[in-house]
Parts: sequence; C-alpha cells; structure tokens
Amino acid sequence: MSTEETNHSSNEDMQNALFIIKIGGNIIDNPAALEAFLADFSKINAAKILVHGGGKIATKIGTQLGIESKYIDGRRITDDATIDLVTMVYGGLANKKIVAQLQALGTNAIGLTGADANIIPAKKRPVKTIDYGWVGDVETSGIKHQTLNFFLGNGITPVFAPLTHDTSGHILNTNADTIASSLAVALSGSFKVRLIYCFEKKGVLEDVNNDASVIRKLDRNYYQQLKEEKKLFEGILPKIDNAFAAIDAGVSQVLIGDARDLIKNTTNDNEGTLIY
Ligand SMILES: Nc1ncnc2c1ncn2[C@@H]1O[C@H](COP(=O)(O)OP(=O)(O)O)[C@@H](O)[C@H]1O
Ligand SMILES: CC(=O)N[C@@H](CCC(=O)OP(=O)(O)O)C(=O)O
Repeated sequence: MSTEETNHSSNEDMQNALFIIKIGGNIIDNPAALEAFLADFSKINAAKILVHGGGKIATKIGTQLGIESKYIDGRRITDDATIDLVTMVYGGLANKKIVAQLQALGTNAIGLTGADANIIPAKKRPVKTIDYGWVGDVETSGIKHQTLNFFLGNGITPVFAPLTHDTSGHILNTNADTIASSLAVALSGSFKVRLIYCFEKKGVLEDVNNDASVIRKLDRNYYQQLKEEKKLFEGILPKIDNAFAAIDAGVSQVLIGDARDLIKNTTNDNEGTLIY
C-alpha cells in the first residue's frame, strides 16, 4: 500500500467539511445559469471541489465538426475523433471558462483533468458486448487525495473536467457524475464529505414534469419501486447509482438538487433529494 493510501485515515482533518459539487451540462450550456451558479459556489465558505460535465456542449460542437454523438446506457461511445473533441471541449473550453469566471469571483480555482498530477488514474473500459472506445473507469484507490489535500490546504479550489487517464499516455472520457462520487469516496477518509449533484430540476421527481413532486428522501427500496414504475429514466439513473455508491463507501451526505438551490442545499435547510 502506498503512503498516499495509508496516511489519510489518521488525518487530523477528519471532522473538516468538504463540499464536492457536480454541475451538469444543461447548466454549463446556459451562460446566465452558469454565472449564477458560480457566484453561489464562490460563496461556500469551506473547502470545496467542483466537477463539471459538458456533454451537451460536446454534442453541439461535435455536430458542427461532423462528429456524431452516440450513447449507450448514458455513456458516450468515444472513438478517436470523439476523444479529441471531448479533450478540447471539457479540458479546454468548459474547464478554462469556469476557472476564469471563478477567479473573477475571488475563488482561486485550478483547472484539472485526472491526468494532471496523476490525480485520477483510470482503466479503459474493457470491451465485452459493447466497445465504448476511450472511456475510462476510475481506479478510486489510486486517487491522489494527498495532492488534493495540498491544494485545499492552500486555499486552492480544484475544478475537474470529466477526463481521466490510463497512465500509459491516453486520455479517457469519464462520466462527470462518476468522477464526483469517486473523489468523494477517496476523500471521505480525510474529510466529512458532502456530495451535491446540481442540475436543472428540483431533485429526483416523482413526476419528471412536475417540479413540485420532489422526493425529499430516497432509499434503495424506494429507488427500486420508482424504477419499476418507470418514473426514472435516462441521466437520473446513473446519477442515483453513483449517489448510492458514495453513501455505501462512507461519504457523509449525498444530495441531488437544483443548481439554483446550491446555497440552501449546503445547509440543513436543503430543498433537494437526500440519498440515504
Ligand atoms: N424522475 C426524474 N427526476 C428528475 N430527473 C429525471 C427523472 N427521470 C428522468 N430524469 C432526467 O434525468 C436528467 C438528469 O440527468 P443528466 O442529464 O445526466 O444530468 P446532468 O445535467 O447533471 O448531466 C434530467 O434532465 C431529466 O431529464
Ligand atoms: C463517458 C461519458 O459518457 N462521458 C461524458 C462526460 C461528460 C458528462 O458527464 O457531462 P454531463 O454531466 O453534462 O452529462 C460524456 O462525454 O457525455
């Protein structure tokens, strides 16, 4: 076991709060919504990490470049042209715009992919029935939490693009919800981690078209029931799966809520869906 892995459980920071916030592609694609979200994110007066998606922008720019987007089970099939596309869009355009906006708001952000400082190593998803191409599954035990502790301890806020690497020179496209939950798990030995998934709906909804139907608390049994009733579909399913994975692995609290409710959702007065 590496020093990185052995040191963290005895860390004196055990009781410290760390917010890991994930922001999805629908918000990033809306400049006014993103600006409002980043202003609220800047106000969080605790250690924090931002993970952003950007699937919607990648699809839009891909169309302009003649690169068609294909998804299976919410994961983008990532061929050679697509990995170049998403490296440019996630690691460049989206990440650097967010970092620049945070700097303007007084948050000293550093934009990162999983390849930077080798923070998030991953494995290319093995080809079984489906070949996802350059898609990575995070190696959570290899996450360099000491490097992240260093940034956080020096008042620097990491901002992650949804890209990892295979440690053999290849960038891998990795779902942003999964990166957020993996970071939350890896840092839960050193911090009291609160993971908040922010998107454009009020939370997990009983009826997807009714924002007043927020489910305030969701456990596995209720989740199973909602799936059987076909009340959940598309992106919300992997998001909830990632949320349960984080809770199972010791993350203190996981919430799914509206990006506009970020400040409320960082208090006990939350408005979204609490996963338990
Ligand atoms: N019951 C539900 N409650 C909330 N969202 C739902 C529900 N069922 C399906 N969804 C869909 O899941 C989407 C969220 O997943 P996704 O698009 O992956 O989020 P993100 O914007 O974070 O990437 C919502 O935009 C919505 O269309
Ligand atoms: C492998 C895979 O599917 N990666 C995602 C990464 C972006 C993402 O997760 O963006 P959102 O949070 O905006 O959906 C993709 O390329 O769409």
